[in-house]
Amino acid sequence: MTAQIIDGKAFSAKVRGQVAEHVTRLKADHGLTPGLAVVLVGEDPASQVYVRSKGKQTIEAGMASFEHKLDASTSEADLLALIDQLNTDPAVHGILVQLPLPDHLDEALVINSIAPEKDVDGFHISNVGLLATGQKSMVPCTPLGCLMLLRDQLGNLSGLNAVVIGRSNIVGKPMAQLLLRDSCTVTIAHSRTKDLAAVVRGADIVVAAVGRPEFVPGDWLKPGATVIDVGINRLDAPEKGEGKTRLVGDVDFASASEVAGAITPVPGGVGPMTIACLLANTVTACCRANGIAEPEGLTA
Ligand SMILES: NC(=O)C1=CN([C@@H]2O[C@H](COP(=O)(O)OP(=O)(O)OC[C@H]3O[C@@H](n4cnc5c(N)ncnc54)[C@H](OP(=O)(O)O)[C@@H]3O)[C@@H](O)[C@H]2O)C=CC1
Ligand SMILES: Nc1nc(=O)c2c([nH]1)NC[C@@H]1CN(c3ccc(C(=O)N[C@@H](CCC(=O)O)C(=O)O)cc3)C=[N+]21
Repeated sequence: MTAQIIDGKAFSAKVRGQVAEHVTRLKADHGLTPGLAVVLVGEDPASQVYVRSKGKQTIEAGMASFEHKLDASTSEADLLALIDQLNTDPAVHGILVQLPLPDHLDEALVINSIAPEKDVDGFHISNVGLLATGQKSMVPCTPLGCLMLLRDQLGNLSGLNAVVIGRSNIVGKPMAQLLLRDSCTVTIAHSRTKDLAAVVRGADIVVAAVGRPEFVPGDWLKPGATVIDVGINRLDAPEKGEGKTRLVGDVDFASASEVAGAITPVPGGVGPMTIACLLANTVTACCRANGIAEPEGLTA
């Protein structure tokens, strides 16, 4: 079997198009321009690439982009003061603090200082609790993007066996919550899971968020399974020239695409969906802040 390729790049363009339409309407009908503030502490090159790409796509969707680049040695007090300022700025509807933060900064403290209604990452403890209890919240972008792809691919997810590999607060746990809400039977696997191959073999849906290049081989998969590869791993690629690199996921694409029914590629799968969902969340936050009916189809 050769798997169908789930085109996250094309799907994300569709989502961004919908976002842009809502932005046009918010401007015309309400005089509002949704604004997204992105805070980057330090000079991690990968983070800089993402932040640049977020800023570009924010502007392309007609929204306002505010970028705050702080020195790696920025004190916690200074960072918290900036967040406080963004929390009260009416032009800012969404705030994203790029993770990971330098070691001297308390990640939980920083994230929980963002106003929950502006927390477009959905990482604030209030949003985590709201999602877990089935209430309206901001939903983390990467899991939301994965869910959109799965619903588009499979329609109703009810009763399907889903295995999420990884239990991080930013991907694995919220992904499991969303799948549970769509009535999947959810297993969360992690580094202590026994016989992961057997666990994965029972899954109709596999979401891999492990952070290990090409970790899941095709022979772990149930034939026909739908595979969502969240992993972003940069490997050296001397065959492409000196100093060149290539991106690979957490799934061994070559062998997995022989067994799976459908699979997301890396790049061009989940990554672009993450940014599209960030823009969608910013529009949602802008609507909620102004008592305007929020767009359907852009939230989970
Ligand atoms: N496409 C996108 O938009 C995004 C992509 N990513 C990518 O997704 C991947 C995961 O990110 P993130 O969740 O932040 O990563 P973390 O490092 O926070 O979590 C990785 C998880 O994988 C588990 N794990 C590690 N080794 C194994 C193993 N041998 N067997 C089973 N489970 C294992 C860990 O288990 P344990 O808890 O036991 O240690 C942990 O729960 C990365 O490649 C990251 O770059 C992340 C965010 C967004
Ligand atoms: N507060 C916070 N929120 C995040 O959502 C967040 C974060 N911190 N820290 C880092 C991770 C990672 N992440 C990605 C976003 C887009 C792509 C993406 O667009 N990837 C392209 C390729 C990009 C490339 O070529 O490097 C693709 O997969 O096609 C990847 C990864 C968001 N993250």
